[in-house]
Amino acid sequence: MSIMRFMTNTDNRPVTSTSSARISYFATPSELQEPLFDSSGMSRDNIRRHVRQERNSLSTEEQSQLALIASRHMLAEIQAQSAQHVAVYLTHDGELATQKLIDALWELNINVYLPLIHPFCKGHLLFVRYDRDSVMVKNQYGISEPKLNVQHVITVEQLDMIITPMVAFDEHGNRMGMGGGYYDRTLTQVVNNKPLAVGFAHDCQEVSQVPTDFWDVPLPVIITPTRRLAI
Ligand SMILES: Nc1nc2c(c(=O)[nH]1)N(C=O)[C@@H](CNc1ccc(C(=O)N[C@@H](CCC(=O)O)C(=O)O)cc1)CN2
Ligand SMILES: Nc1ncnc2c1ncn2[C@@H]1O[C@H](COP(=O)(O)OP(=O)(O)OP(=O)(O)O)[C@@H](O)[C@H]1O
Repeated sequence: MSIMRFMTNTDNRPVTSTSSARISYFATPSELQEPLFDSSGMSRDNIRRHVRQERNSLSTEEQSQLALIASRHMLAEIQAQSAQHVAVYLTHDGELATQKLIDALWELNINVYLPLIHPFCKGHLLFVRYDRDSVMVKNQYGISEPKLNVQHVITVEQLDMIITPMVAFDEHGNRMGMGGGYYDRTLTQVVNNKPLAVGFAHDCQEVSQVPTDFWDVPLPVIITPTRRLAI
């Protein structure tokens, strides 16, 4: 997999930007698609429902092309960080697909981990090593996860990067997930960006503002098929 150079161009952003986010465009702004979805006044549930519908309406072909482009950017990020232990997720419900990225990481001998819903500690995740021959089981949401083997568990502080799934995000790095608070609880364990939490999502998942609560931890970096946001 080749690594694309980041193209930086902050001119002509098609939406009003009020944040201090540094945005690198992988695509030129004219190639950026839709205007930003105005989520002001909407409840978390309504935003979640709207964005889940949007990302699920992408065709299989679009999904796979966008995932390939975004995976190249994410791989460049991982290599720039010299990350050796990277938590990824397995695609669910129209999320930006990760299998091509996982294949590239395996090829490069970078250790891959997946979230596993903690069997006793409600609302918490464990991260477990994922190899080509891992035995997989489905969790309560129908998402495959490696069968729990304590020898394959890594602590959050031992990870270098957590590629974080999300439903919606905004330009301030605020994220909203599927509603379980699993990643919120994980991200409270991050100290000085170790591990670095990097959001990975389709452009159509950006909204004007994600309503936040005290437990929400903003993401320092978000990668989409067209952009890299550094907050
Ligand atoms: N790919 C992926 N894996 C992940 C997450 C994720 O967001 N994406 N998670 C991030 O936290 C955790 C799982 N959290 C999830 C929370 C809710 C649903 C879900 O589909 N909920 C249904 C309702 C199901 C029910 O009520 O039992 C729904 O909203 O339709 C899925 C995953 C761990 N693994
Ligand atoms: N750090 C935390 N400590 C305690 N409870 C939390 C924490 N984070 C989230 N929660 C609880 O989890 C519930 C779900 O949170 P929220 O809707 O923000 O999840 P989410 O961001 O959509 O999901 P996820 O983080 O799994 O992707 C909240 O109602 C809250 O009570």
